[in-house]
Amino acid sequence: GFASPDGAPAFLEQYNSTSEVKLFEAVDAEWNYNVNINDQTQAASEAAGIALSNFQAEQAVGAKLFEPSEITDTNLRRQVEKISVVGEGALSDEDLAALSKVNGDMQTAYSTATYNGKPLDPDLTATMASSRNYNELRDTWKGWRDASGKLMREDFKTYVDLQNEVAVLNGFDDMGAFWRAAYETPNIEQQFEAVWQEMLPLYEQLHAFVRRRLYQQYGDKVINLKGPIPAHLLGNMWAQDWLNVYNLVEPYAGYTRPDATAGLQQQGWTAEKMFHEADDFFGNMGLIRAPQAFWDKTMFTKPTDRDVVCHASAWDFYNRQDFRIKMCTEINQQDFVTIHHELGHIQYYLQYMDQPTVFRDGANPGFHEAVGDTLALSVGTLDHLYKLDLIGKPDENPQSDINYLMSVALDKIAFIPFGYLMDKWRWDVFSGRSAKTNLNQAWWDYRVKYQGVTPPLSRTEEDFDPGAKFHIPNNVPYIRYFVSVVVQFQFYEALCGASGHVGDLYKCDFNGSTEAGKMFGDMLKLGSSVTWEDALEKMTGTREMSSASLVKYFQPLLDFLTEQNTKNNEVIGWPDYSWEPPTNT
Ligand SMILES: O=C(CCC(O)(O)[C@H](Cc1ccccc1)NC(=O)c1ccccc1)N[C@@H](Cc1ccccc1)C(=O)O
Ligand SMILES: [Zn+2]
Repeated sequence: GFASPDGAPAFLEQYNSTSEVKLFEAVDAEWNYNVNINDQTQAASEAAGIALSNFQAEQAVGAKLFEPSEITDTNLRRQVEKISVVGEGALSDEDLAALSKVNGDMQTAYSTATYNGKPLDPDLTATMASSRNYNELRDTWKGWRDASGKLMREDFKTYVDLQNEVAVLNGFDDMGAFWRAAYETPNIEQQFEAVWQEMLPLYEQLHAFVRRRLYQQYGDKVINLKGPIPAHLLGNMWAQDWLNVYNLVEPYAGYTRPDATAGLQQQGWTAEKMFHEADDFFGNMGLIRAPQAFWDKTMFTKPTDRDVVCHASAWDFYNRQDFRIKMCTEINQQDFVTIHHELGHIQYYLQYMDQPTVFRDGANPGFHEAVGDTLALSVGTLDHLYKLDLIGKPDENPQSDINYLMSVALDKIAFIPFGYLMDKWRWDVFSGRSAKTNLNQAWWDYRVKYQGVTPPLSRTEEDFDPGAKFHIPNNVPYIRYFVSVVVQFQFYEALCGASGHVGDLYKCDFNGSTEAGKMFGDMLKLGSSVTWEDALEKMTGTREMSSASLVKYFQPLLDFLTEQNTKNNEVIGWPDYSWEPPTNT
């Protein structure tokens, strides 16, 4: 027999008050580990995580006493259904301890790895961004993978088995299915594939244009104009965005260079100033400014006296007053954009903080990733960077506009296949579609197929290259960033409309528009109390992820790329897909 639905409000009331305390304790212990990595803080964080998992498992038992269909209030019913999800606490104590330990060990291994005594942040990242020496880039690329991913291969296999055990105990086929359930959309994988196919032509044109410029820079021994691009030449450790090779691919030399890094450094901007400037952008739209506790407790820069997790993140302490960012900020445009990304998470926290705790989440994980990036599209416009005195007065001509669109494409378009393949690879590992004896080969098959990049050195199953990317050892799903690239242009177009913008979409700066701020805030307040389709419709009028806004934004660049590639008789794509660069250069 089920508990009477009349008991649901009391059950939810006790859940909300106790869960705030339990969540705070777990988040606080995890924060203390992230900002001070050692055996004690790692163990304390694992223990607090286990306690939270056990709390959620107990509460799920209580929630399951209700028959959801008997709860007529759909908001209450949705809360009960979310609390009914047991999660990791479904594991035996022994298996839960093992999963916590293997996660903790992989996280620590990643965040403390060094090559030649240098950490990823900021040293190896800076080398991959600025070096134009083929062999130096290759050695750094290999050195990081030997120091990070390679050492985690066996732990990762243990992680996969335990994660799948959690999934099965929660009624899913495997952990990939459990992760995808966050979207509450039955055919979500087909939707992902559909938007990927829509954006592929744009990616292929950019890939061909960039390959030609790298051919001119590095020569025909290491670049095949019909093949994939060596993965270490794109300015980023994972070739996931190509912003740092802008200078090699600039369409029109001598016109406005859309890069604020020089301005930030010459004007002596500090990390705090970058954060305050970004917070002002949210505030000037009528969105919520970060509270005092944020400024008191945030970690703005990398400490010199201890190990920390440098990969940026934004934290909700679930007490409606303590929200923090942890970031090893460098003074450059990419970090200025990342600050907006992280403050976007904080904005979502602030907007939904009065929701019941189970609704303090993005409408889907991609929405959470899209908030800050949507505003950053406005901040990064030439007019806005000029307003901030970070670049000179931009030229009003098509050449400068193409230069600008190229810089945005090197960030957003280049990213799309990487955002897609990271979880396609993991879904295949969880489902067993790719065998544990074939992890690295399966990874590179997708890297060639979707991204058109190839390793600078031959790889074996002794390597474990996925482990060299933060989200794999840190158990963070990734398709959220693919979703974010798509929906952030839908959000941007909607906010531009609300702000009264007319003319080219890519020139829209909705800075100061309280109409845009209200449109955004009204959607963010909902948290996960409604489905993402409902939230999207509220803001944009459509219930579907659609690449139409992105394609519309980049249309002038697509025309330019198609014209250039046709003129150069470029081969579009990488039909010589099995070509590999020589390893003895
Ligand atoms: O990983 C990040 C930014 C970090 C974060 O803000 O997404 C962070 C990742 C994280 C860290 C620790 C535990 C879990 C997730 N996510 C958050 O801080 C977060 C996640 C969900 C809700 C609220 C905050 N960006 C991705 C993709 C990306 C996004 C945007 C621009 C460039 C690149 C990357 O760097 O590969
Ligand atoms: Zn994020």
